[in-house]
Amino acid sequence: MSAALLSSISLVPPPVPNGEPESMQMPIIDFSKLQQTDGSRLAVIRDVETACREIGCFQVINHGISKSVMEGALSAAYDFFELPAESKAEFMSPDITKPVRYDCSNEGINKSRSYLKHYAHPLEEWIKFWPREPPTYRIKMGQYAIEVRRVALCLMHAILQSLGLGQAYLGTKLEEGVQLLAVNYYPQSTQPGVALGLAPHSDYGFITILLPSCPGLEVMDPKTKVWMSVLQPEDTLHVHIGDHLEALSNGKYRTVVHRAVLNSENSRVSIASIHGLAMNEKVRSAEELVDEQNPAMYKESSFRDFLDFLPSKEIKNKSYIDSLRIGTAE
Ligand SMILES: O=C(O)CCC(=O)C(=O)O
Ligand SMILES: [Fe+2]
Repeated sequence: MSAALLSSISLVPPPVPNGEPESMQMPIIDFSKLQQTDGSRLAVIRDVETACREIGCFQVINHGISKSVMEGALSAAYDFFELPAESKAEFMSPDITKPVRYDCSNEGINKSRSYLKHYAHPLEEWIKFWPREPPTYRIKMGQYAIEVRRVALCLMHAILQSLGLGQAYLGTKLEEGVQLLAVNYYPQSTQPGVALGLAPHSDYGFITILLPSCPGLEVMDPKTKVWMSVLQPEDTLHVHIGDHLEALSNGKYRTVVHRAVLNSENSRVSIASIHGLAMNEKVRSAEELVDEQNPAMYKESSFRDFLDFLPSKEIKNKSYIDSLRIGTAE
């Protein structure tokens, strides 16, 4: 991360001695080894378990998504946000259940973020609602959506195995699950002091796979509570754990608190692909991870429950995962 960007970062708790937020190298998971049936897969499953338990994030190499597909999706995202305001306005709506939603209001956690959110699976059901402009948006984003979902499914099966539940634990429920793309745009930071793009939050689903155009993601170290800027080598995908995986794992794996800061050298786009169970499918702590010493710590909930929770979030002044914790006041 450049010195110019660092000097413009606000709200970064305890600076490390040289005054810069620490950069964090994520655990690396070699996706190609998850396709093998020998001991290499088991070794990677152990790495997944350690990464999920200790930090809640990892990065994936050898995932098989080509550079051109990743670059195509990022350029389609840039081109959408470059459109005149009137073209984007047709997707603005206060209704959070809309299949496609654009927001540039910078309200709530969206400090300087504009976003386009849309569902992506099953693609044939949703793509007809996606923007027609820029003309290549549907094809480029659609290609990426299919490929990143393939990676996500394989990772979610690996994560279930790493929890000792077995990779087939949820049967066909993962395949039937929701895929939501959050396509984000952050302006270049021009004014010192205005540096937060997206305020701290966690994502609702099982996992999020993030593809950014340049640095800006920060995750909170769960042990020290210090913000760490995420280093993401070229061609890797960043993965983090969401609220519903914390609930399913009965707290063995914890949802990742993260935020985005503005980049001083470039405007930035990122594509967050969020994967969870189907809209009305309840997630609960796995019985296999619950016993007398480890009672169930989370109420059951679905994606629909999350959408219902969102409008009241500011009033309740608590996060979704906090609202699921058993024993915490409503
Ligand atoms: O842009 C980023 O780095 C983070 C995006 C994010 O957290 C989200 O879309 O939920
Ligand atoms: Fe997020």
